[in-house]
Amino acid sequence: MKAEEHLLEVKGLRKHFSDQKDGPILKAVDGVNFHVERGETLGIVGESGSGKSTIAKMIMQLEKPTEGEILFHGKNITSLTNAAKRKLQIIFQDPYGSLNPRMKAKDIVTEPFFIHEKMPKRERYEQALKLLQEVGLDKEHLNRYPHQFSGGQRQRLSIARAIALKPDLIVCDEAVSALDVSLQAQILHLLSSLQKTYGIAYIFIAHGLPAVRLISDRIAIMYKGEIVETGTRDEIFENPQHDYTKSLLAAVPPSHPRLREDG
Ligand SMILES: Nc1ncnc2c1ncn2[C@@H]1O[C@H](COP(=O)(O)OP(=O)(O)OP(=O)(O)O)[C@@H](O)[C@H]1O
Repeated sequence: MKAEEHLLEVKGLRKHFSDQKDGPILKAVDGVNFHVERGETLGIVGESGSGKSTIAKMIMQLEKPTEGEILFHGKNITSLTNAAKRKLQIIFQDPYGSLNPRMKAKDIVTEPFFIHEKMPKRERYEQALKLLQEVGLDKEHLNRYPHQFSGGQRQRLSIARAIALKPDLIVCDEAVSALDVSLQAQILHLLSSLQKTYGIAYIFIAHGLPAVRLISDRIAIMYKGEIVETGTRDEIFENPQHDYTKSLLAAVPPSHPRLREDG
């Protein structure tokens, strides 16, 4: 990576939807710029409908931008090779929607290897066990199907799958929002420890500030399709500039515990 190059750079990104031809245009994302550096976490916070998931979908090429560009390692994402694409992964709020219900955990976590490379059966088993152990699961989970896991375990399973190919960036789209607060903290700890081990960067999307505060180095605040404010975690929490950021902060309990004291 060149010194001046960001891991991910989003420039002038817009997504406008229109249900009918010549009908009203919904500006879901309307001129968004941000960047993510290697190994850091950028939180993106905003109310429901502010455009967060649409940004995630455009980064993963599930939606085509109306305008603007997204660079990963300095290259437009539309021109990435399969090998480069494997370095960009996503985790969703509801792992039920993203994990194949008919596949066992061992096959779910090693499937990414089969898409990209061949692997002998024995090695596949060992890789599956290693991946499950990395996310706090174990041998007894290898042969279980997604519905046989608890909500927190299922999210661990989707994290194991996301880290299988050692990505540089994982987009976490409301990844802990469906979990209760103590489970959220456990998953955030897991994500932080994987970040320390592998230098993974995260875009951590959430509708409220508490979870984002625990994990983010920098935070972007979204309102109606635009980023209204970006700053380090301390800048956002201690010196918010925008009225919408202030209203989000007013909803955060004052003594929320911090996961990381170093950032
Ligand atoms: N495929 C689509 N067609 C039309 N409108 C869409 C489409 N996808 C999203 N939208 C609209 O774009 C806006 C932004 O949606 P988006 O899902 O990005 O918001 P969000 O901030 O992620 O919300 P949430 O926190 O509820 O997931 C919403 O008004 C939504 O209804």
